[in-house]
Formats: sequence, C-alpha cells, structure tokens
Amino acid sequence: MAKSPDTQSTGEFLLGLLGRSKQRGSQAPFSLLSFIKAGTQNGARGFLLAYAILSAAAGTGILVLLNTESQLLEQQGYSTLLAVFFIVLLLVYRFSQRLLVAKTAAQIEQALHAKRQRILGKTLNLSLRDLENLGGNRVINGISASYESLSQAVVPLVAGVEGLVMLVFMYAYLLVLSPAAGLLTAVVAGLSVLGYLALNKHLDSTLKETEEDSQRFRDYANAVVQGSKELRLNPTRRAGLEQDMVDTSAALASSRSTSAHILAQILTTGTSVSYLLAGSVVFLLPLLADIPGEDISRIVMAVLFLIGPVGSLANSIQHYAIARFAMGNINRFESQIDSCHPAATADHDAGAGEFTGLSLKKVSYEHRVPEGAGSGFRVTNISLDVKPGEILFITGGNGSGKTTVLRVLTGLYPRDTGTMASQGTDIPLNPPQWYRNLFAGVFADYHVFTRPYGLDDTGRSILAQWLERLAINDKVPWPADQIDADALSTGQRKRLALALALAEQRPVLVLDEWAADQDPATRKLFYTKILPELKAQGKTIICITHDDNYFNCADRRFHMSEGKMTQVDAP
Ligand SMILES: Nc1ncnc2c1ncn2[C@@H]1O[C@H](COP(=O)(O)OP(=O)(O)OP(=O)(O)O)[C@@H](O)[C@H]1O
Repeated sequence: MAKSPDTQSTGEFLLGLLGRSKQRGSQAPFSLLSFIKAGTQNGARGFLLAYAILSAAAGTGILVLLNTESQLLEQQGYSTLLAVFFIVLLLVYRFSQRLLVAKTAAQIEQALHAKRQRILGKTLNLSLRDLENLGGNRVINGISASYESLSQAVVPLVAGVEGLVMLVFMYAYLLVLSPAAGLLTAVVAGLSVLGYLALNKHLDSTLKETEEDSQRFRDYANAVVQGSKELRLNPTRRAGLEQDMVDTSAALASSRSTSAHILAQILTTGTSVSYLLAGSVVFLLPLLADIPGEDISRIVMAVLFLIGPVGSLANSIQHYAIARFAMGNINRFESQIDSCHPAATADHDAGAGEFTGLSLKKVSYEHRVPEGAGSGFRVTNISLDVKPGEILFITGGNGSGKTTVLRVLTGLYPRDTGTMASQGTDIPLNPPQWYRNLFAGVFADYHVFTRPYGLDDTGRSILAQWLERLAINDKVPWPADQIDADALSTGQRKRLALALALAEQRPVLVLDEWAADQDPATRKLFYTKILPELKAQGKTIICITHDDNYFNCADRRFHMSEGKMTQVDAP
C-alpha cells in the first residue's frame, strides 16, 4: 500500500515517542500525554488528534444528552429531537473511534516495517566479525522478536490515547456540572497516578528480568532441537538439560508472574479508580459541598462514564510499558550496529572483471574475545601470492588458523595489519563488496538457503549441470526453488553447496575441507578430475584440506601452524 509522507511521519512520530521515553529511562510516566501534546505541534499529524477529538466530543456529547434528556423527562417530558441527536452522536463516535484506531495502528505498523527494513539492511551489511561479536540471539531479537511485542501493543496504545482525550472532555463537563466534584475527582485521580508511579518503577526491571529468562529458555529450546541425537543417546545429559530448563522455566514463570502482578495492579487501579470516583461523589461530595440530589445523580452519571476511558488508559499503560521496553531493545540494537564498522559499500552489483591475481603481504588478524578473557587467537605475517588459474592447498592442524586465513583472504574478516592487493588496486582494511564478489565457496559452517538466491538463467543452468555431475539431481527437485537441505545426507548437502558455489561463476573458488565428508570415489573424482577441469576453465581454487593422499593435486601448498603460514615445497 502506498503511503504518503504525512502518513509515514505519524507512525514514525509515535514510534519515536516510545523510543525517546525509553532513553529517558523509566522516569517518564506521562509519556502517553506527550502522544497528544506533541501531536498538536505538527499539522501533518493533525488527523490523529482530529479523530481523537471528534470521538471524545461525540462521547461526551452522548453523556450530556443523556443527562439533559433525563432532566427533561422530569420537567417537560420526552424529547424526540434529543433521541435523534443521540443516534447521530453515537454514529459519529463509532466512525471516528474506528478510524482513529485502525488508521493510527496501520501507520505505526508501516513505520515499524520501515524501521525493520532499515535495520535489516544495516544488519545484512555488517562485517562477519561484527555479526559474530553481536551474537546470533541479539541479531534475531533486533530484526524479529522484539517487533512482535510492539505490534501487539499498538491497538491498546491508540485506544489509550483516545481514552485520554475522552477523559479531558468528560472532565471538562464534570467541572461545568460541579467544580467541587471536579476538584474531588482530581484529588482521587492524582492519588491513583502516584500509585501508578510507584508500580511503574518496578516494572522496567521486572520486564528486563523476564526478557533475560526468556532468552535463556529459547537457547535451551534450541539445544533440544540441535542436540536431539546427543540427548537421546545419553539419559544423564538429557536429565541435566531438562533440569536446567525446568529451573529456567520456573524463573521465567516467577518473573512473568511478578510482571503480571504489577500489570494487573495497574489495570485494576485504573478500573477501580472509576468506582472510587463515583463513590467519592456519592458519599463524600454531599459532606463537602451543598449540592442538590438531582445534581448528584448527573455527576454520578458523568463519573460512571469515565469508566471506559480510564479502563482503556490503564490498559494502554501496561502495553505502553511493554512496547517501550521492546522499542528500547530495537533502538539499542540499531545503535550497536551503527557503532560497528562502516557498512559495506553500495557496490554490491559491481562485477569484479577478470581475476588478475591476489597478493597478501604481512597480513595479520586477531579474533576479538570478551573483555577480561585474554587475547584472542591471531594469524600473523601471512604473505601469499595467488595467481589466476592456480590450485592452492592450505593445510595444518586443528586450530592452526586455516579458516581464519581463508576468511581474511576473502574479505569476510577485516585484517588488522598488512596489505592486500588485487585487480591492480590496494584492498582497504575493510574490503569492499566488489572484492568479495571475486569469491564463491563452501565454508566449514556453510548454509544452504531454501532458494538459489542470486542466480540468473545461466547460473541456474550451470547449477543443473553440476547437480547432475555430482549425482544429486534426483535429490533436489528442479527448479530448485524449495530446497530442503535437511533432507540430504551430510555428503549430499556439501555436494549441493559446491554446485551452488560453482553456479555463481566467480573466478575464485574457496573450499574449507569440502571433501572431508565425501566417499572415497567422490573424493577421488573431486581431486583428480573436478579440480583439474575447473583449473582448465580458468578458475582459481583455494582449498583447505587434510587429505594428504591428494596433496600432490595442488600447484602449491601452504601449511599453517599456530597462526603462521609457510609455503611447502611443491611435491
Ligand atoms: N569467531 C571466533 N572468535 C574467537 N576465536 C575464534 C573464532 N573463530 C576461531 N577462533 C579461534 O581461532 C583459532 C583458529 O581457528 P580456525 O577455525 O581458523 O582453525 P582451523 O585451522 O581452521 O581449524 P580446523 O582444522 O579445526 O577447522 C582457534 O583457536 C579458534 O578457537
């Protein structure tokens, strides 16, 4: 649906209020009021206020009519005109309230969509190192989970704003009816607000605790799925995990109950305030002021009409607390990604042209580890020239730094020192996307997407050829738009990943222990037939391998040991 700039700004403005009040901390109890106050400062958002005022005026008009009609009934008799007015006002009330809630909620959803889209774009541009440092859970929350609770709060929040405007109107009517009653209700309402402030103080910390417990439980739930085999083979391990999950679930239940307790208090405070107001008018007002009985009944009617708006305001306050918390999480995540390395350049479509070689000189990279955990693993002094059409092997023991080097070399990790040059130009510390476009590969922790994203028709036909060549064409239903990688064996999945990498038609193919999961025949085919064929086609190939039987298939071999690389003499 196309949105006008005005429409978008209203949603963004309302979201902004949620985010801003979070930054101010939990001491911003009247931020709901600022929904209205700030709304009046910008004509573009005037429609929100106009609908709110219309519905509040109509609602108050109904109250005035009812009071007038009951007075008329006592004095002059039934008034048809007032009955007609009543129906008209009822229709206006319904119409404006529905439009207000539906339109505003839609605009907030649009603004949320725009925000999610912007943050998603930034997240996809993060360097691999930044993404790893942020951690998977934070990323998932920042681009997905936190939006759920925000969305659920949208309608009650808007209803709360409408309730607030309605309260203002009805209170004005009450003041007209009896200034003494207005004063009394203001005192009772003021005391209730103080009660709310006291409750709200605890709410933020309880919500944070709930979020942490809930994240911990999600992690365990993930382990139930990921570790399903290990858990089934070892009942003691299963019992240990189960105990941890039960403990976390109990903690979650307890923190959720505390939140629910506070939220329920807010809600019941809101609704019981209305009855308290009515009670104070009936039982206290006659003691404080000399008011005739018929006026008291009109005042009581006015006070009872406050029940609806006060209830929706109280309901919106609890949703407001949750939404503000979620908004805080989203904003925090956005500032975290903003403080990461500059995003990848916008040259994602740039072709790299013919590969002219690659040169690394004294390159080093250190893994960042949490503060206080010492220094991270370092690869140092990596110097290497890659010529077009070469087959290079990188070998070395576990943890010697092979994968790290491959990630630095392909521009996934930004090197700390040293120089890299390719295509006749120096590559900056944070390699641009055009440089990364030189490479396609299968990494040790590769992922197969459900669709072959980024492949054009030529790419698809190359994919089809390789699926056949690697004997998995019967396992991947063509046109390969609903790939179920879980339904493939480990070796088959890796063959599919290789076929997809080759279909990308990048000049350099990087493979991290690709053949490790293949049967002997496929391994032989890979080293003795496929690699030479790819080389003959002009592809440059860099393989990490432990297959010492096939070390002689490389043009040159480099060996890693404790983060250092040395060239091994040609076999
Ligand atoms: N994201 C990371 N953060 C911190 N340290 C890391 C990270 N990735 C790897 N390391 C550390 O870097 C060292 C080298 O890891 P790397 O994966 O490069 O080794 P490798 O030679 O490929 O090992 P293997 O043959 O087992 O795959 C290891 O000690 C590992 O703990």
